[in-house]
Amino acid sequence: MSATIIDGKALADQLSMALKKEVAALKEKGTTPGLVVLLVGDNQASQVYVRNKEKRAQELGIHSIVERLPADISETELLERVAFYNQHQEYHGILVQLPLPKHINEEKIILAIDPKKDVDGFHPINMGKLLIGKPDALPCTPYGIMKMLEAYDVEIAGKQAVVIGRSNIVGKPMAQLLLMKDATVTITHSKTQNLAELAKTADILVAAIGQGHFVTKDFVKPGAVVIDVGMNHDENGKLIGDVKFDEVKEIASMITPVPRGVGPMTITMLMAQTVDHAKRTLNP
Ligand SMILES: Nc1nc2c(c(=O)[nH]1)N[C@@H](CN(C=O)c1ccc(C(=O)N[C@@H](CCC(=O)O)C(=O)O)cc1)CN2
Repeated sequence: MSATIIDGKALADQLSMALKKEVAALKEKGTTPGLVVLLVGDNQASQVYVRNKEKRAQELGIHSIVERLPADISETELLERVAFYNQHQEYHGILVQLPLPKHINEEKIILAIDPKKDVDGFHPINMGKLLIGKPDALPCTPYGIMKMLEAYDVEIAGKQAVVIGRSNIVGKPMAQLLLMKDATVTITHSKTQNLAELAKTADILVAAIGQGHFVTKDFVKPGAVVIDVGMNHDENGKLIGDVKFDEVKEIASMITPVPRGVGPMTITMLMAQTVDHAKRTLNP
């Protein structure tokens, strides 16, 4: 039997409706949630993602601006822009779109963001809070995935979860969030031996390795829930996930598509965290 498709787009739209009401209520109290996105250079994919963030913020009534900066901006100049927005009362959230050009140290930039305005959850203070089980702002992709699992009543406690990928923005926080819900979690990566065999033990399999169609049916236990974080392009330029959707959907119990799976939830969680940060200025 074919898997249930986890419709990230529909869930993101549903959560956004509730957020829109929260934004309206905050405005009545005199606070408009504000988000600034710093976009450096002309990475094509980043342009699309940032436009989508801008559009979604506008739909919800969030005051959002995108500051587009040249690819050759110096690290010092970018740090100055971050410092400027750290002080700016109008913006409750600051996001620096990644990846940054090679000459800029991403860690240094993330460290410069006021952790209270870090709507991406990437600041080491927020990462540390997550690691000790006292989360504050969360990385938006893993946060969105947890919301999807919750909305589709996926049991997590006591289940085997395998995360493929160990990035700071997806793999590691994903593993920690699953662990906090009492899953038994294995993180795997490009150097893992017998990866397919390990993946096949998973009740919940999260693919975030950044290689198109890497996960075939040989990686999947029948009945597993499969979450695809991948955003790759095939030889014809078509957007594809890390999972070979057509064959895996025949054995999984649930699966996220690409597009309209994890991506839209990432953006909605960003909006949710911007609204949360704005609320805190009312009740610090
Ligand atoms: N500062 C950040 N940078 C990056 C993040 C992040 O969370 N914070 N994540 C990714 C990119 N990303 C968000 O910025 C992102 C990627 C994809 C989508 C999305 O909605 N994808 C659509 C398809 C879009 C398309 O047609 O290309 C989908 O899956 O339906 C949203 C956000 C790296 N950088």
